Amino acid sequence: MCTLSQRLWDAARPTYEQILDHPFLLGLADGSLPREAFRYFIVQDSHYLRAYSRCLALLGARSPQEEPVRMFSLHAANAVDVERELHASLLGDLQITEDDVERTGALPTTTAYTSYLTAVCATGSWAEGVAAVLPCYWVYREVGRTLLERSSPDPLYARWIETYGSPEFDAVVDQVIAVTDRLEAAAGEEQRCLTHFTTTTRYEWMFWDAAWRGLVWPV
Ligand SMILES: Cc1ncc(C[n+]2csc(CCO)c2C)c(N)n1
Repeated sequence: MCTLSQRLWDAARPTYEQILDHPFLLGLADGSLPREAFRYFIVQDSHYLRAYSRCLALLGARSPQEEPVRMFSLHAANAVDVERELHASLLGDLQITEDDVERTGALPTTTAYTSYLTAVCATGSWAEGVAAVLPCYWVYREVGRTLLERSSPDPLYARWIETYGSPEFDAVVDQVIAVTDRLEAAAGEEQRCLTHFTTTTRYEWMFWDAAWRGLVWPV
């Protein structure tokens, strides 16, 4: 029988394939993505990362073994540091201030995605939490790798792509996949893991789609 991570990935593969075809990512790679869509994405990603780092910290605290405590705590700190740095430089280049980020707030898809992640990491089983956060790593690695091959004529977009297409990020993702493959999920729990993994993969698609469409609160 194949590994749990492989079963999760297989379940989400049709969604992942649609991610690669999304006009936001096609535009990122060929440089045609409107600045406004990228700006929307970076502002929302700042809000996303605030919640995501807390989810990783929660998973670290809830781990039954010692090694994942260390791993998720480091990743939580990294999500705050590295991404903050990336955002600080990108926010500057895009002429976005901290004030713009605060004023815009978390828009509908960001709110829905981070609420889902937080709920699963706080109240689901530990295995469910790991399955819910895994697409954030894995989808970004695959997208980073694919886009790196296509590259981008826009230096700003190229910089973003290089972060997730890097060998350092590759090693980080391998660690989380290894933790996933050591999970011992019973049949019912595995089904919930599959649901979380496919749901957060869908949210990854929706996150880019919201930026592409410029989705805002309807009321
Ligand atoms: C919507 C959205 N999804 C995933 C990531 C990628 N990501 C953010 S933090 C982290 C792990 C630790 O650094 C990863 C893989 C993102 N930036 N934005």
